[in-house]
Amino acid sequence: MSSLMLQNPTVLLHRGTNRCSSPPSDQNPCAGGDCRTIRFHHRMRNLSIRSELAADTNNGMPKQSQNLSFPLLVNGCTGNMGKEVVKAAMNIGLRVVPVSFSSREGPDRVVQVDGVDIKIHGPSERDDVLASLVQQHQGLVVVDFTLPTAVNENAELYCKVGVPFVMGTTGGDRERLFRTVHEADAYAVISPQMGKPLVALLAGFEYMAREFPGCLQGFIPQVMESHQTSKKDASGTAKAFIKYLQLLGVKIDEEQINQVRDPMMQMEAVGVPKEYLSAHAFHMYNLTSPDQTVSLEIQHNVCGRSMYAEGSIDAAIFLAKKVQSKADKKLYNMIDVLREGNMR
Ligand SMILES: NC(=O)C1=CN([C@@H]2O[C@H](COP(=O)(O)OP(=O)(O)OC[C@H]3O[C@@H](n4cnc5c(N)ncnc54)[C@H](O)[C@@H]3O)[C@@H](O)[C@H]2O)C=CC1
Ligand SMILES: O=C(O)C1=N[C@H](C(=O)O)C[C@H](O)C1
Repeated sequence: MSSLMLQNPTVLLHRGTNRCSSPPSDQNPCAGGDCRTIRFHHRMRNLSIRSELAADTNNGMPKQSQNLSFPLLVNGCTGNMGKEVVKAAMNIGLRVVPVSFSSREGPDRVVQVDGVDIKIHGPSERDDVLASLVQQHQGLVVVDFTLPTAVNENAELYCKVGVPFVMGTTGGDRERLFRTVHEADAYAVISPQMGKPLVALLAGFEYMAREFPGCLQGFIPQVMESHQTSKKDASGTAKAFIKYLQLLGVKIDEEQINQVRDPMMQMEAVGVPKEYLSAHAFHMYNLTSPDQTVSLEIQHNVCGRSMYAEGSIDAAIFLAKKVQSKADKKLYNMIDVLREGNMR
């Protein structure tokens, strides 16, 4: 068990200071100088979240009994999304448990996010540490942004210790993932895409597929996605779109996704701005009618990661509310989160 936990088991982090000492980022555009605008922005967001949560009727439960200031643990704080989610959580005053996990062993590992130390535990400590945190922090929710190789084991761990979780990580064995959650009857939000505009676009395709199955019968598909070279798997978002395209009658499978990972090609052929080579997600779906007289093109291009981090926090808030209200339905996707008006 971690020394941090033994010495200070209830330490939780708030980012409520008046001074911004952090460098500029997607989340924090103030350049360490005049922070009034960003502080105002953070405060307004904080207030709007709190009032939104307070306004919830929660199936007739008294509003005061909804302690929605739940603790959040972000898994994968060694990675890019993990850090981004911690920043987004602290920006709105959510309590972040300063612990995260890793696939590698190593004593006394710490990562810093916005000046906050987060203790990293390896696989041998993971189960005990998480079980103990679940006991210490009532209402704990985990957000997972790790790697495709970790998806299934992590979900199994969250189910074993009984902690609700948001799974933003793509890949792994998705059937096994859903089976794990279903069999454990666990609370979870699982989605390869956390960004509000894209969740809405996916919802549009879900609608099309439900209402007009087969309407793109025979259309010839081309799917291209470009991500930073460190991305290990094919786009989970593209895979989700492909499921809808299949229902619309398009003959396509995931193997046909053209993954662009070469930075030169990303800049020259895809049009990715140089400064976003290390953090972008560009997608293009091209569908041509069998006689080649009609073509449809859907494109979504995202630079940076803040959109996903914001959406993950929305998902965590949504899930905390579901747990508190003891909702019968337990497994959700981001369309559920959007549908209930839970995305800011
Ligand atoms: N759902 C969504 O909207 C989005 C999903 N993603 C997905 O999230 C995942 C992470 O993305 P990035 O942060 O960009 O990758 P990254 O490579 O920057 O970070 C992943 C981190 O997870 C760590 N890790 C590996 N195994 C672990 C384990 N068992 N426990 C804890 N940590 C472990 C790695 O050491 C690494 O530091 C990817 O699958 C990516 O596709 C990324 C952005 C948005
Ligand atoms: O790894 C990423 O960066 C992203 N992963 C998700 C995916 O695979 O669809 C979402 C977005 O494309 C960014």
